[in-house]
Amino acid sequence: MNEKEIVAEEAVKLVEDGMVLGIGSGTTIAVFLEKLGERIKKEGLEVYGVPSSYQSHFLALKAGIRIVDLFEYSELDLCIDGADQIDKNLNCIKGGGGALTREKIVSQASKRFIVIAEERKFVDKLSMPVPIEVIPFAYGHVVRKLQEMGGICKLREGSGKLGPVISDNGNFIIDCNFDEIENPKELELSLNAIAGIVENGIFCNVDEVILGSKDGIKILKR
Ligand SMILES: O=C(CO)[C@H](O)[C@H](O)COP(=O)(O)O
Repeated sequence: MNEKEIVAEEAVKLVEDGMVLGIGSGTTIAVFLEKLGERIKKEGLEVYGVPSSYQSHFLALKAGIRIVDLFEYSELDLCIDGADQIDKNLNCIKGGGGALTREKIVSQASKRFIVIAEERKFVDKLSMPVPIEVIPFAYGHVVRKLQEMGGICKLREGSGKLGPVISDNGNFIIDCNFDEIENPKELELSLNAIAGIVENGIFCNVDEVILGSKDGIKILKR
């Protein structure tokens, strides 16, 4: 098994019959959903889920998860998601797949939030560019404010489409480099105070991280 499969398998064990899940996005979550689908089929489990992207929506349907929403379930039992970088205090940078806003919503709506990732993503200090979802109307204003904060901005483009990547919410994604982030919580809050920013990819609400390497898993708890 590779590292994504190792952590996905561990996370699948945490799912119980009747649970309502917050479902993250990304390639690690794709493996998780595939393995959860196998369990659902084999054990006849009833699992409900709120997906955080169209990617995970399709995969969850395929896995036999019943898709529900936050109108019906305002509180979810468990959220499982991947991450791009994780520090020793379990703060994360997420949003490599551009799904950060809905990911943060389902993570905050959940009683327990668990991140699964390859151990190579574990770092001393968060330092990669922070994905930031921005309302297109506010783009120029937001870039100026981010530059005033010392950030170096790059509008996310490409992935088979000309021009900017458009999020599942119809917005732009800016990847903003702040180098090493000394105080993730403070930066998370300051970014969200800028009008036009919908959400940013700093997550300080993780309860547990399951890290996978070729030597096995490590579980880190807050
Ligand atoms: O935040 C995310 C998507 O917005 C993903 O969880 C993150 O990018 C990790 O992805 P992967 O499991 O493919 O490495």
